[in-house]
Amino acid sequence: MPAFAANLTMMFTEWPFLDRFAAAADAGFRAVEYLFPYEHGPDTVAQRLERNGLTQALFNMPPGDWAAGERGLAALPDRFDEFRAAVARALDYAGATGCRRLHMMAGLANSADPVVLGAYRRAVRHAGEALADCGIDLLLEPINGRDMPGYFLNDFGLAERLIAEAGLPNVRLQFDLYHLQILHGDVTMALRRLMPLVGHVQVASVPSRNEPDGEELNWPFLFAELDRLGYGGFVGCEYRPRAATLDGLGWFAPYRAAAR
Ligand SMILES: O=C(O)C(=O)[C@@H](O)CO
Ligand SMILES: [Mg+2]
Repeated sequence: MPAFAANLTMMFTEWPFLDRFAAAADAGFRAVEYLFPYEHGPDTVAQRLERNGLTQALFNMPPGDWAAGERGLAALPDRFDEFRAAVARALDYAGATGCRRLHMMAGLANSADPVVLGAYRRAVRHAGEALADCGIDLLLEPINGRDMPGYFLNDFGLAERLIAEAGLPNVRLQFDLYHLQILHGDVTMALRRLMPLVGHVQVASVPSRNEPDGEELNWPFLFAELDRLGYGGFVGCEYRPRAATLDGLGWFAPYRAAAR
């Protein structure tokens, strides 16, 4: 039975951020993820987790100036010093919250440019080694170009090659089924082939990025497939509810009952 993590950036937005932890726990989730915790101190976030009996599944390293449109620093050749500071900051939060996985956003850059590719490889090595020292996995996530035009890591094959090249056991694939289906299709076969690399899974309906309960993909089959493949990590619910978050949790009911 998959271990679902509520994504508190997209779900439970009816509540202020710090109150989403209790809302997710009350709805039956045992784990959470979100894009960024940095508006709140690490201890404040850790308290919310502990108070609500939640595990922190994942969050992202600081991405540069998000409001100005930046989407990560790793592939930006002139930003390495800032990137290093971002890794250190993320590790502070991971230490406080007990989080074992960090997603490194690549940034908007052309992956065909050798200078950009070199910067990204350097970032993977630096972050991979720094996180390994703390027993934390570094996650690389391909993101489709419709949602994030110009994003460096927009191909699962490229991610696979970069992970193989890094040769570090803690550098792993963040397999977001929503992005995979938009980029390549053939989700089940990709899951079967890439499972040895997968460190985190995320889900949302395609193409609407709503509850995983219909549209292009057969969700009960895919959740069972994760079990058949022996996936023991978290499944992040990175979707925008169609209406109120609680009203859209029908898909979760069979899994919630089993999780208790
Ligand atoms: O967009 C996604 O998909 C993510 O997982 C985010 O962490 C990156 O924006
Ligand atoms: Mg994702």
